[in-house]
Amino acid sequence: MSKIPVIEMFGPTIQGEGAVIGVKTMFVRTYGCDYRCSWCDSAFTWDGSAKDKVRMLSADDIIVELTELAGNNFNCVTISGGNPALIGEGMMDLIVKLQERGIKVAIETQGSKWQDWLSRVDMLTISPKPPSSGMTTDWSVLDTLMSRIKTGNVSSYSLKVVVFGDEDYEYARTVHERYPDVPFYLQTGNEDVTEEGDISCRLLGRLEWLFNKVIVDPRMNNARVLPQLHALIWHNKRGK
Ligand SMILES: C[S@@+](CC[C@H](N)C(=O)[O-])C[C@H]1O[C@@H](n2cnc3c(N)ncnc32)[C@H](O)[C@@H]1O
Ligand SMILES: Nc1nc2[nH]cc(C(=O)O)c2c(=O)[nH]1
Ligand code: SF4
Ligand SMILES: [Mg+2]
Repeated sequence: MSKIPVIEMFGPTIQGEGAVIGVKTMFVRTYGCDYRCSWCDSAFTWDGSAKDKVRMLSADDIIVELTELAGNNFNCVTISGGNPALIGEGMMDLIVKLQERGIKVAIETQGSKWQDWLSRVDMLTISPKPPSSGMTTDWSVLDTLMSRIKTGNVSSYSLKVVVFGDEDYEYARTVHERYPDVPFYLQTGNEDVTEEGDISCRLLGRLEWLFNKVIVDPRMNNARVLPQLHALIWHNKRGK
């Protein structure tokens, strides 16, 4: 079976973002991304700074390590990155083996690439990137991916857009209106992912700003607004 490039595994922790916020989960973070978001809080997955920490692991290796970390103290694994959707068949193997053990699988991806195994996951988060990231959305790729998700009967999926400013907010509206039937989450941006110490005041200020945008906006009547909950508690600490 083909192997998966893993940069870190951690947990149990609490899912801090999106539709499954608050759920106890392990994290598996894959290496490599096809994007280069200006504000990426996990840039070590692609900027080369942690290249020497990458390990090529099989599904069985990963399950053994998760069990060493947490015993049976979890029933959810979140696979993030980087972009886990860059990885092919090794990922199908991991998902199936986790599910055979009664473990739910959540995925975080930006929606730039389809993989057949995406339709097998229990909780799929698609997070297209707003203008402040410096990335450009290929709408035809995203349209195809969203329709594959729909026809693939994915058990639970949602869209999540990080918002740093007014231009990002406009972009978020565009995404929500393009896929109106898909549960939609707005997430506050963390403008400084290197700041040490307590950043909760700064993040809560951004959350209040985003609340106020949504409160007066009838086009966001079906959206949900969330912070990165883990960043409020653990700030910029890695592996939380
Ligand atoms: C590090 S990414 C990895 C998964 C995938 N590449 C993606 O972007 O969806 C995980 C989530 O963190 C979000 N994120 C990254 N940097 C952030 C920041 N500075 N502030 C808020 N959210 C951020 C991304 O938008 C994404 O929803
Ligand atoms: N607690 C916690 N929740 C998260 N939700 C998405 C994360 C990610 O980096 O993909 C993340 C993370 O890194 N930590
Ligand atoms: S797509 Fe995700 S991992 Fe890749 S650079 Fe953007 S936020 Fe970071
Ligand atoms: Mg994170």
